[in-house]
Amino acid sequence: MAILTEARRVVVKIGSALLVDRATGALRTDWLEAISEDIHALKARGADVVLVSSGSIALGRVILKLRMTQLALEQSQAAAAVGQISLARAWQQALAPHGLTAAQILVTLEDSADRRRYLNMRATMDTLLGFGVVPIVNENDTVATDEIRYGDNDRLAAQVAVTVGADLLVLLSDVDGLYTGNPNSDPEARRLDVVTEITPQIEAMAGDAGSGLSKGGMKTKVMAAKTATASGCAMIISHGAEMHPLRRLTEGAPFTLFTPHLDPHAARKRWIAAMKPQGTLRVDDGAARALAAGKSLLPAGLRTVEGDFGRGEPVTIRTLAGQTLGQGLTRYTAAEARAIAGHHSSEIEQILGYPGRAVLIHRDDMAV
Ligand SMILES: Nc1ncnc2c1ncn2[C@@H]1O[C@H](COP(=O)(O)OP(=O)(O)O)[C@@H](O)[C@H]1O
Ligand SMILES: N[C@@H](CCC(=O)OP(=O)(O)O)C(=O)O
Repeated sequence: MAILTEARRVVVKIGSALLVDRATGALRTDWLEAISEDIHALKARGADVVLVSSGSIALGRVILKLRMTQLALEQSQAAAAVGQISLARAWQQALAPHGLTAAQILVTLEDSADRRRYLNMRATMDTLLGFGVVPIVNENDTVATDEIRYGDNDRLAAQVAVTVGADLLVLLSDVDGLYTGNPNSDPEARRLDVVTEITPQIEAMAGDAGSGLSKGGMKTKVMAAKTATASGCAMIISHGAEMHPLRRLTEGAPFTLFTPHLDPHAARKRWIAAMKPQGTLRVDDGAARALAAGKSLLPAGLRTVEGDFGRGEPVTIRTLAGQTLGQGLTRYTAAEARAIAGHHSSEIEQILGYPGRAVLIHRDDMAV
């Protein structure tokens, strides 16, 4: 499948039912080892890989010997805290023989809603991927209560894909795609190969989860597809239970593809350009030339700062003569920007009293 062999940055979401044996509650170590080989193959051809792994509650409840009935929220949170350690260790052990280092990232819904935290996560993810690390993301279930939680990792995975600018999100599930109805109850249901637009009819096809271990069902997968494709990320739903589920995708295994609307880069620029600016940065001619050449904005080119804004907020970039050059997300507050205006990046720590980022607005956070 071309899309998987060509994608530069891939997020793979792995549902609880794949990681944990339903009968015994044990971790499927052989499956983890097999998919780790697939991940190694993806990375070996130059792709960045981020995993969104469920399974902490399913593992934790077995360790705590909780009954297989519905858990109260506090019990799921406790189970997640216990299970997450095993989950992270299992990934670490499965990836290590391939020379791959795992990193654990636990996030809540609020982390993606808050622009500063979102930008921090983006920067950390970029750094990890630059080191060749495989970030393993899960919801921080122990602190996320009902109102502030995703509750399912499908939408979390889509948010992660948008945050890291992935061009492909693969949801590995216990079903090989989106069917016209729930295939467990509707014998007439047939799988769709491609979805180019998420219409109300498509949404109506998606039902709830079938297995006791899982959360979202097809509903949250279709919601995830909306988020991902609107940000330029293609999404695939495929069956993951067999060994080597990613390799199998390249060998003709069935799936449903949701096609993206834009490329991730263009989608991000459009998102930034659509925000309401909270201030204005006036820059010199040298900075204007650098921006036109696709470079980041450095404090050295900044002349004046108007307005009051926090880190991560959108600001307009103008020349001293008043010509608008673009808009971007600033990595410094208005007060900090005033203090470092005209100064070299190497002087930032001395001026502010703490180390900061070298750039004021990174080129990826700017629509010119
Ligand atoms: N239209 C549909 N097409 C496919 N599966 C569906 C559909 N509607 C509901 N489902 C159910 O969704 C399940 C997959 O979601 P879920 O159990 O949450 O998996 P995961 O643990 O991978 O997130 C399927 O096994 C099936 O029972
Ligand atoms: N954060 C939860 C994941 C919940 C979830 O989305 O499960 P699933 O539907 O199996 O992907 C956990 O680790 O158990």
